[in-house]
Amino acid sequence: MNAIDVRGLRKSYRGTEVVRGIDLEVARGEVFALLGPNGAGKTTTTEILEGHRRRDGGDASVLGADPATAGPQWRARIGIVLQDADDAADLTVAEMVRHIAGFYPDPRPAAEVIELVGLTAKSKSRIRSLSGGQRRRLDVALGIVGRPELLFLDEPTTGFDPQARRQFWDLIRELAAEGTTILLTTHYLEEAAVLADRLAVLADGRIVAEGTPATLGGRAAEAAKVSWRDNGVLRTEQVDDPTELLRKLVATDADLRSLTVTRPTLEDIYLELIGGDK
Ligand SMILES: Nc1ncnc2c1ncn2[C@@H]1O[C@H](COP(=O)(O)OP(=O)(O)OP(=O)(O)O)[C@@H](O)[C@H]1O
Repeated sequence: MNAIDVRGLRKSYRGTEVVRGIDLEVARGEVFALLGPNGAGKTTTTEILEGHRRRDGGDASVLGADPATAGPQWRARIGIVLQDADDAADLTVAEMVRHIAGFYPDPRPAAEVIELVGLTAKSKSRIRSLSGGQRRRLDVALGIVGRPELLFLDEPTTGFDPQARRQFWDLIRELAAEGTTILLTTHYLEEAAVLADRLAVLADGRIVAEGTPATLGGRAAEAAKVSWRDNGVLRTEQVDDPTELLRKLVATDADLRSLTVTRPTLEDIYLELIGGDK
């Protein structure tokens, strides 16, 4: 059974349909990324799957239950990191993590979670004194303290510095290695490319492309661009498979110190896919 199974999902706000028939399957243990421009419907879709929002149409099964009617036992099996979590600003980091841990049957020890998100030095600090990035780390800690089978991460690394982002990626890989299923929304294409087994691009309430980071939107089939210098002159060729050209170049006395072979990045493909909406 898949962790998430969605068919024909629909949602309108005041007569305007913002989720317009989405099908989605996320296998157990998979890291799945939802990409798409602002307003595409990512958060709405995620909130429906978390049981925080009612859908207007379609079927949804999350960990085998309908999120619209599932109860507290189901809720204890999922973890949620919201875009804007509510504050309990007077508590310390450790108090807050312990407080949330109390809602779960088999939580991780608070100190372990705080260490995992790199907040040990801030453990006794009040939440209101945290920086934006530290606050997000705390949100992640609260999302994982209950050892969720399925973790929802809505733009989890917004405001992270580059080092914190990389530490967070390591944490996600650890959770994935432990078997946690993860549904991630992000605006960082590199993040999706690094973390996701599969991803889908949403635009205007519909899925416009789905695949792996390597194949999305026909990426693997795009021509490779080979560049090198020939007697000081920059030469470039587009080829499907660069192997033969490279053999030929090696056999000549071309200067290959500046050789590059590139394909469109995930970001190039993404921008092409959502081009109509920009
Ligand atoms: N509570 C609401 N009431 C009315 N309209 C809403 C509500 N929440 C979202 N919308 C609208 O629904 C559309 C989809 O919003 P949603 O937050 O799902 O997009 P998103 O893809 O998550 O965007 P972002 O990348 O900016 O977070 C937007 O046009 C938004 O204005």
